[in-house]
Amino acid sequence: MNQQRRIDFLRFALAAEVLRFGTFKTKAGRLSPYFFNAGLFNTGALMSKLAAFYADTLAEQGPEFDLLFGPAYKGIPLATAVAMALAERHGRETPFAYNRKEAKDHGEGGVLVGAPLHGRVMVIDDVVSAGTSVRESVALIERAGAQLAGVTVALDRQERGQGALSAIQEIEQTFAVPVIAIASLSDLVALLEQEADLAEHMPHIKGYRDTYGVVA
Ligand SMILES: O=P(O)(O)OC[C@H]1O[C@H](OP(=O)(O)OP(=O)(O)O)[C@H](O)[C@@H]1O
Ligand SMILES: O=C(O)c1cc(=O)[nH]c(=O)[nH]1
Repeated sequence: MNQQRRIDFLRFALAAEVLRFGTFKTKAGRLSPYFFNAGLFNTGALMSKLAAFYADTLAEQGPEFDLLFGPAYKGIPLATAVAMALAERHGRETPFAYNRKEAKDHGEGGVLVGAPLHGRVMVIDDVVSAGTSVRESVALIERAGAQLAGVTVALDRQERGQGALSAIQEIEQTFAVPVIAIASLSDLVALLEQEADLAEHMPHIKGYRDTYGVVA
């Protein structure tokens, strides 16, 4: 694991204001002192840099895979950009595919777009919250006769899911695949410890982690 890349990624997300401190409600209804809004990686330069973080993390830590899959909607530009970064930075020509949220009933029709879904599939998304999006992706992948190889996200919030495990740990157990994250809440805590300017956020982050966090 590349600790410097993890910290660099969090600094990049903070500078782009994708990662913010404040009070935010998560999909699970928790009041979080921080939030990661990947939709704010919204320029070519930001997306290119983001994709480089994903591609380098995948090249270093990822299992073998044949194809990237980006769940609609935010996963679509992510999978596209990561496939480009894998080709440009790592010489890996990687097919990619994505889904439509609503099936198209004319032209080529259906919900799947891009390369044919077969072989070992790496899902590329921004965050896993309750794991719903990953489960929907797995259903599509298996229906097409392909297999899930793993999931790659930008930030692992390391929060409990339904039980004592995090949603990410639940996915790893249920599907027996790795979930890779560019950075995690533990890395954010490490960054707050280094940066005097950010230290004021630490008590809120630690309080939240004590309430909702899993043991990393
Ligand atoms: O683990 P989950 O509980 O599914 O939450 C995470 C998912 O939620 C968001 O997508 P969303 O379905 O909101 O759609 P979007 O990509 O269109 O924003 C996000 O991009 C993930 O795909
Ligand atoms: O849990 C969520 O809903 C959530 C958290 C977060 O940091 N970013 C996001 O897009 N969703």
